[in-house]
Amino acid sequence: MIRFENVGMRYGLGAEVLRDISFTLEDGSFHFLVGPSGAGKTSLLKLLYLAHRPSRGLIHFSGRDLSLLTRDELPRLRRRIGVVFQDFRLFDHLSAFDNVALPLRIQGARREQIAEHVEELLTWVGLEDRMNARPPTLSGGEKQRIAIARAVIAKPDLLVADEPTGNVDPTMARRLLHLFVELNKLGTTTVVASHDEQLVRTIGAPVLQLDRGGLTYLPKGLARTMADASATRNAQTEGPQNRSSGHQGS
Ligand SMILES: Nc1ncnc2c1ncn2[C@@H]1O[C@H](COP(=O)(O)OP(=O)(O)OP(=O)(O)O)[C@@H](O)[C@H]1O
Repeated sequence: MIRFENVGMRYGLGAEVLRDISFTLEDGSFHFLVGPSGAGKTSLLKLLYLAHRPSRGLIHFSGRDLSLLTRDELPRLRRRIGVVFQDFRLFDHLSAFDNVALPLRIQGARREQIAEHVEELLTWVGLEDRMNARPPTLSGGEKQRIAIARAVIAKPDLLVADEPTGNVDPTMARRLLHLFVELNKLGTTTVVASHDEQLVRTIGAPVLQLDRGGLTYLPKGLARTMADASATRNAQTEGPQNRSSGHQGS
């Protein structure tokens, strides 16, 4: 379980870009993270994948206060987190195959096991004929799919994905989301930041909604909550007179 308690975050001496963030991610849960550009989604993900420390508040991972972790414990925890970065961060000197194989090699997996898994996953993301290509020769969407394959291959405890479908067509976006859902079914706690409302509605998962550094937790997912919001808006625009006349008529 991951728990944020009144977390704030700032870059250097700047103003806080995240304020009073509190939420809990149960083990094996799936959440979307939404919000307008600049709302703080990437910043929140940086806290989740332990690349940045909060300026105040507490973050607990599996009951441990992150600020109390030792130098050895932090890298060990990081290795259990799969990250899809918005800018991919692939190794240009390695082939697509070797980029994806990296987490398994770090784990010490056997060569045949690595070959089988990497080929299966690259085929799933439609890159079976690009396994030997190096990232500079690939399109943005191809690089994104390699970044996703690398993030999921070692079945991390936590998967954090920053706009993972921003560079692919809608059919591939659904296929990639399916990959996240399947991984989540195997127990990986998953947080996917996305601007794609259609995608967010597809599986009706709960939503963390950021706006100017503040967080709203939408437990029923975007679809239901937006429907509720629209119903509330309609009720408000109807006004009290209309509503009471409605009652009289019924
Ligand atoms: N390295 C940094 N140094 C200083 N300020 C930063 C840094 N990175 C982000 N910010 C600021 O933090 C705020 C939140 O940015 P962040 O990238 O987290 O938003 P976002 O919701 O991910 O946006 P987008 O959807 O455009 O990627 C913005 O005001 C941004 O200018």
